[in-house]
Amino acid sequence: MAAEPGTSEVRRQHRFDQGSLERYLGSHLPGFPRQPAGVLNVRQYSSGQSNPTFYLQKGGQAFVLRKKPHGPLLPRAHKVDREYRVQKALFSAGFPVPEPLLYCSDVSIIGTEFYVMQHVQGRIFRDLSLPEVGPAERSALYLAMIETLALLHSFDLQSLGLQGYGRGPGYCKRQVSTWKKQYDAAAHTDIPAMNKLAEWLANNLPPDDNEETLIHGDFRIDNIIFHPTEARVLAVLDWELSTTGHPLADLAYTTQFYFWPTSIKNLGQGSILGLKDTIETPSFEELISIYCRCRRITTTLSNFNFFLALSYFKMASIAQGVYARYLIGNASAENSHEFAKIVKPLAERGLELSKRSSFSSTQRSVSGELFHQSRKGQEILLKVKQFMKQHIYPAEKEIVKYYTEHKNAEDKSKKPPLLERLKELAKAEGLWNLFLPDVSGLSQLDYALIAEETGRSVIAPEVFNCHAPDTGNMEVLHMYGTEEQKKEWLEPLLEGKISSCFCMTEPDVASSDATNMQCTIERDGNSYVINGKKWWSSGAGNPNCKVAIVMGKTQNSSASRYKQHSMIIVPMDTPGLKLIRPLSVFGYMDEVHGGHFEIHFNNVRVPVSNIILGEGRGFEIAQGRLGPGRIHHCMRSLGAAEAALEILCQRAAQRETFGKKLYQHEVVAHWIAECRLSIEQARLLTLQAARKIDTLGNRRARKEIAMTKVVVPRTVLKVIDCAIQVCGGAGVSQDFPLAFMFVYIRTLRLADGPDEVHLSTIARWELLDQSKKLTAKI
Ligand SMILES: Cc1cc2nc3c(=O)[nH]c(=O)nc-3n(C[C@H](O)[C@H](O)[C@H](O)COP(=O)(O)OP(=O)(O)OC[C@H]3O[C@@H](n4cnc5c(N)ncnc54)[C@H](O)[C@@H]3O)c2cc1C
Repeated sequence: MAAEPGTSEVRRQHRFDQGSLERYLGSHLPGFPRQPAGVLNVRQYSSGQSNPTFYLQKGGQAFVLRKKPHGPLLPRAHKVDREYRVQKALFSAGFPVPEPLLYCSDVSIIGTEFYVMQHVQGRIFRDLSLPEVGPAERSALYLAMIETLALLHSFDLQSLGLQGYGRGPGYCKRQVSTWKKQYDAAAHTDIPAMNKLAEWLANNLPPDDNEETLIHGDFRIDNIIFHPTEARVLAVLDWELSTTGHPLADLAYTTQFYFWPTSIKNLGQGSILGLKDTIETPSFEELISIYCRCRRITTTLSNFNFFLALSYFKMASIAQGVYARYLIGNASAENSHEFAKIVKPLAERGLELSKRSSFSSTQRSVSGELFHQSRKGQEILLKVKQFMKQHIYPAEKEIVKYYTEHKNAEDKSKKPPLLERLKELAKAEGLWNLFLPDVSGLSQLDYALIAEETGRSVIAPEVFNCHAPDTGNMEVLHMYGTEEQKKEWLEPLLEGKISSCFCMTEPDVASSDATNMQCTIERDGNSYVINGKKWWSSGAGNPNCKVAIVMGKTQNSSASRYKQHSMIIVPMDTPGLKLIRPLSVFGYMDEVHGGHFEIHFNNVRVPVSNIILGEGRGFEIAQGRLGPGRIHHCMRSLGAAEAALEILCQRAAQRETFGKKLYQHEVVAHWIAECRLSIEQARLLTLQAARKIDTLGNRRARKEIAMTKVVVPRTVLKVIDCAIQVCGGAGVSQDFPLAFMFVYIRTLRLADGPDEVHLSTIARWELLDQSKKLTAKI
């Protein structure tokens, strides 16, 4: 038979009954050739120190078998059943792993448990410097590796069906203790650096040690099969150490070779572990930056020294274990005796790395150099992401269920208690009122990326007190309110004690031209008296809604069209204010957002001190209110688009029609690509608008704001529509959030002004810009 590269004859200590295996596979593995009998060829892979791995060939078909080693084993190690389980889940989700074909727990067949997987034909690079390829290809291969790692870390455990796969929060703590125990069990001499490193790690555990992401545990380039000619990952191998835990542990392990001690060289026939200085590879910073960008996380990586130190500790402990197995004649590689020499230098390097304080990547902004996110912005974004994972996603279903169950009940006036608890928690963590630059210290650009994150969940904006219409109303009071108005209304809004609504649109006139507004605000002595009808007042059904900001005409018909209207504060319990009816949105009552109400004002009297900024200043305030608010809406919507695309891809990787996975149908693959293109373009436009607000102010960013307001809802609708299509009937059902998302985003093409009005604004500004260019030329 043609020798499989990297294999040799089966080593004496790993031999098993090949006839028994052949008979078993013949009757249990579909497609395994039964005839002729007795011709199964078995060879052993030389690399790998743990579970012996074999190449099987019969009748032109090739498979790979992995089994437990014989003899006494370290506790919790060599669990081939777990490897099989995780590969199965990942393969179904479309992640590149060899297809697992069969697991056998019957030790009578070959003496231990084993599993068989598809044999993947491709390239494995044993020397991490990849000397056999040119610099461009080397970079591309490294890039493909790190993108694959980021992809692995982006999976949701539940959708993989891997709940309970790991051992819960506290991964880093357990790692330190596990590798310490394994080292102690295998140690034959005392190495003080190992003990010191173990102590440092135990005393410097990262504060976010509750992360539960699927991690590989041994992710490095020589555990990857690349396409024979392309820089593409075909399969990630060796899932023995996979579990759930902190993803940065994997990242540190994958990149630790950048810091490899020069005293440790090639280890015989095993992998070449250090990078050669003379060969160009992408820099450590580049890889980190790409990883962070793929995962859309901050590039600051404040605790990375811990994870690198942990990696070296783990390597040292593994090396000691390999040597211990060699001493009892049970190591799977031939060069196992050399591993004793590397334990000390590895531990010393780990100690050195523990002292380094910063590992930021070169590219500081999540979206590259173009849009610089401040350090504070990055930190808060990271905290928000963690909060979402830890508290919001798990609570989402229960809170939405509460709204559904209470929509017709007597106690409709109560907010879900769990929502109130989450708000308290977010406030305590300082994740509160992030939308208001003067309060949060964040720029619009910083907040834009945070708003996107919160937009992935329907309940998140309210949990962080960053939800419309309260945000817009708080902005108005903050920018234009008097000290008394701020004390009475802004403070409780900022504290989240009350909520509010905004009343501009009217049922009887086309309100996209707000100068049509008929509601009157007339001065009468020390009061203003309000008469008129409003509708689409969002949030008015919220039990905490205590105040409305109402826009109406202050009867000065001699003034210009844009100076006749004013805004005024109206407490919701003022006599004459009546909630007439809630309006449905595509049949939904939208309780989550406090409903949308028609409200009538019948001789509603409030003190003159309730006017905001002064008579005739309504349009001026509206401009200031809606500028940043629109960007926040758009960014939140992009979060919804990301969530929809995630659902689309997961579904496309799970379901099959006409003999192939949905994503393998080209039309679906193209939808996926088109969605990604559109989201990226829309995000760039949104960030551009946010930056312009930061640098030039709301007024001069008007054109970009209007462009964003048109582009983003259209884009997001398209993505959600594709996701619905891929999900089939399920996509429009209550089992998926897509139908609700579609409805909500569709309204954004009307709310805050319909597309057509914004398009007219864009055209006007464009013509003005062009005319300026023309004048400059003349
Ligand atoms: C879910 C939801 C929540 C909302 N929340 C609020 C809120 O909290 N407070 C509030 O005051 N309002 C709110 N609105 C109202 C929203 O802002 C208005 O619906 C919107 O401004 C359009 O006004 P209109 O409905 O009167 O449409 P109209 O003014 O009657 O316009 C109808 C259509 O005419 C077309 N049109 C208008 N102008 C032009 C033009 N110049 N060129 C070409 N075509 C044009 C557009 O296609 C437009 O959709 C909300 C609306 C929805 C759906």
